[in-house]
Amino acid sequence: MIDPSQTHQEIQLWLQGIYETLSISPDTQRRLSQPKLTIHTHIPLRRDDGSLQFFSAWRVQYDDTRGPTKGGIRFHPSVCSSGVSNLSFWMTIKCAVMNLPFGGAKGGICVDPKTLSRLELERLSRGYIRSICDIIGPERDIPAPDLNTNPLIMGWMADEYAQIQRRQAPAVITGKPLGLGGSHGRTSATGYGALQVLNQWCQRHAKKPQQTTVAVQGFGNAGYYFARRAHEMGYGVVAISDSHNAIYSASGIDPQTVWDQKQQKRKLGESIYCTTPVCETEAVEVLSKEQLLELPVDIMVLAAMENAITTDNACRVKAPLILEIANGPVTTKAEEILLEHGTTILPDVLVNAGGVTVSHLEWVQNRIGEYWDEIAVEKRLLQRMEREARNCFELAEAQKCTLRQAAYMQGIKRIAQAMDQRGTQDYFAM
Ligand SMILES: NC(=O)C1=CN([C@@H]2O[C@H](COP(=O)(O)OP(=O)(O)OC[C@H]3O[C@@H](n4cnc5c(N)ncnc54)[C@H](O)[C@@H]3O)[C@@H](O)[C@H]2O)C=CC1
Ligand SMILES: O=C(O)CCC(=O)C(=O)O
Repeated sequence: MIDPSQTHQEIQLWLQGIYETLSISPDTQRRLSQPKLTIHTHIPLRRDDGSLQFFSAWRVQYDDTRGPTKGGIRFHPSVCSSGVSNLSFWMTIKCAVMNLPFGGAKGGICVDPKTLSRLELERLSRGYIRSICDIIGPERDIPAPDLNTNPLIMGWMADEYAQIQRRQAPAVITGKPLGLGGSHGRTSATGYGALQVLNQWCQRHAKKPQQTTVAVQGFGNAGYYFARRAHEMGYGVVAISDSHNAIYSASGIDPQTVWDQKQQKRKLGESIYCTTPVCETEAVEVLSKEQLLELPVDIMVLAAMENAITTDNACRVKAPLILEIANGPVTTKAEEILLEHGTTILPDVLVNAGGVTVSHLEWVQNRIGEYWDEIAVEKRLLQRMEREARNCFELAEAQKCTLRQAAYMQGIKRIAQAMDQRGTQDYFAM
């Protein structure tokens, strides 16, 4: 569940400093203090055994000043109204930090997808689209994958929308399978984008990948692609965790081997590592997922969920650099403790923006009806990540502020400008 310290009020209070520095008008502050549209629905699902069950679900459109709202859909038992609302606010900031022509949204269903059969999962995914179809669309609100959702689910959702509308509308959802108008490079985009930000930071601080040790919390879509390429580039990935366990090896771990074993439904840390070691020189140690966060590594990568680091464990975090791939993995209060200890945090709204950046490229390709190869997509992704990361780093140096403050300044300045340019009408969500 959402840590009580990560409430909406807490985030709004933190924002006051940014608003003061940028002289943001009271009107704009008020517009940014609550979502424009929240839908809470209960989706009926006929289970395979014939019983009927209802699942709570949300779609929150936070702000659409800069364009149609954009943001993923997550399936998780912790999904709740305030959590989805926070996530939709962060999407608004993230799209502006990256200068994408989108506002921010987020959605989710309160469900543990592992308890559903494949057909039940498909029926629930289609039911979700039936509940929100009136408020989404290629020029209105464009969902995408997030925690526990993937191209297969996006394909079902896009198909359901097309059936309801009785026309093809691939640009309504991004992160689709390639055969249904998906883009090359979307699945790996979040991990590769995050690595691009880390590479930029290392270059500016004269740090070589080979001189670093890295722990990765969360080994799903984002964590895997990050870890695999980081390992290929010479970063020393020494620890990986998932929702069950963590594994650690001082001499390094090959993320691809761990991934291959996970695909065979083996949990991290199961005895398989004794017979098929993921590193050759030393046995892999099994730790708890909590212990991973306290390892004395150079870089702690948070790629699981929000609230990984709270006031409960912040003072035990030893890594001097945190890379936030998850959304909101460090609470506002925990950040204060980390900053006192001199920790540098590369913030989520910049670091994990690779996903929505390639989602934007998918939306563009769908709209122009022309498709680019993997090299072209990755080039555009890395260029945008590099440009906006450099802007944030330079702003942080000029303002002598944290990288999170710099990223928010970059995003909020663009949103505020667009709000001013719209005029003083009491406009509302379309
Ligand atoms: N997939 C995407 O394109 C984007 C994802 N993100 C964020 O990145 C994070 C991860 O997303 P995905 O990789 O797509 O999800 P995923 O569902 O593919 O993977 C999540 C991983 O986290 C692990 N996990 C869950 N709780 C954990 C815990 N307490 N300790 C360690 N591991 C834990 C799971 O076992 C799984 O390996 C989420 O916060 C998501 O919002 C952000 C931007 C884009
Ligand atoms: O790809 C997208 O549109 C949104 C991805 C997302 O939900 C996120 O960045 O948190």
